[in-house]
Amino acid sequence: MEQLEVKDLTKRYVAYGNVTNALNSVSLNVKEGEMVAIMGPSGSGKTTMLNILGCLDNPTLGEYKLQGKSVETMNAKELAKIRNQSIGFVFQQFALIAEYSIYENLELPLLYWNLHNKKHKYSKSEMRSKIFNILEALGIKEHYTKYPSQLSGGQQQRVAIARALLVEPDIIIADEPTGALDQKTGAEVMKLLVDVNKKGKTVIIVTHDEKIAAYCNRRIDIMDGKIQSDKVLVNS
Ligand SMILES: Nc1ncnc2c1ncn2[C@@H]1O[C@H](COP(=O)(O)OP(=O)(O)OP(=O)(O)O)[C@@H](O)[C@H]1O
Repeated sequence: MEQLEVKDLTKRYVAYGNVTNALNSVSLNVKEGEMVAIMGPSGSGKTTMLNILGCLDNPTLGEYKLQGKSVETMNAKELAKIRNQSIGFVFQQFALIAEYSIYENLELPLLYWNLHNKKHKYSKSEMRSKIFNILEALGIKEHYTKYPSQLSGGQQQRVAIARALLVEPDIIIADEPTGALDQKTGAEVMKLLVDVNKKGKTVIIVTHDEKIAAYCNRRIDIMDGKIQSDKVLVNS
């Protein structure tokens, strides 16, 4: 099934009299369970694309359908629900809240879930077991009382991945997830994302790094806001 459908998407920025077409009539579909790398030089439109795919921004023109539903027709409440429940975000700089412990950082998406979900609300004890299960799975359980600054970059990114996975979203969107990490730690983080993908989640990653793209099974190259190539990758 097509999970994401993008048709003739254009994003135009107007700043100080300059017009930039960050995306220029881009079309692409992503199926459930794909692992896609979006590559391209600086300024080519990768982040703009991720922001639209993640429903963090709107296109100027064109259509974006998520799980069969046009994003344009969704109201603010529906969009907030999608960002909380259908999509997990992972960023280059981890985006953890410095004043919150690891446990509190992980509690947040579940608290948001409770705000947005009428059918099922997590109790404190359900939250606790979900948080500890995921911390254990990602090998960072012993750090739950610490603050982000007390962890290494790789550990912080694991927490960020745990946070993205907690509400079991269908899609993980990652913007340069290994950009702030050394090569070895970056490879460990990528292996985690491959595992997540093997469990059936769609993973979309923006990266500059060929080695990171090689973990994916599809590679889309963007240049000047247009898709230059879209290839299936055969990997082990
Ligand atoms: N808010 C904005 N206002 C004006 N122009 C913008 C804005 N955001 C992005 N742009 C422009 O749109 C183009 C695409 O930017 P985008 O951030 O999507 O590129 P990118 O491929 O992610 O780059 P990088 O790899 O450096 O992060 C660039 O020319 C950029 O200057």
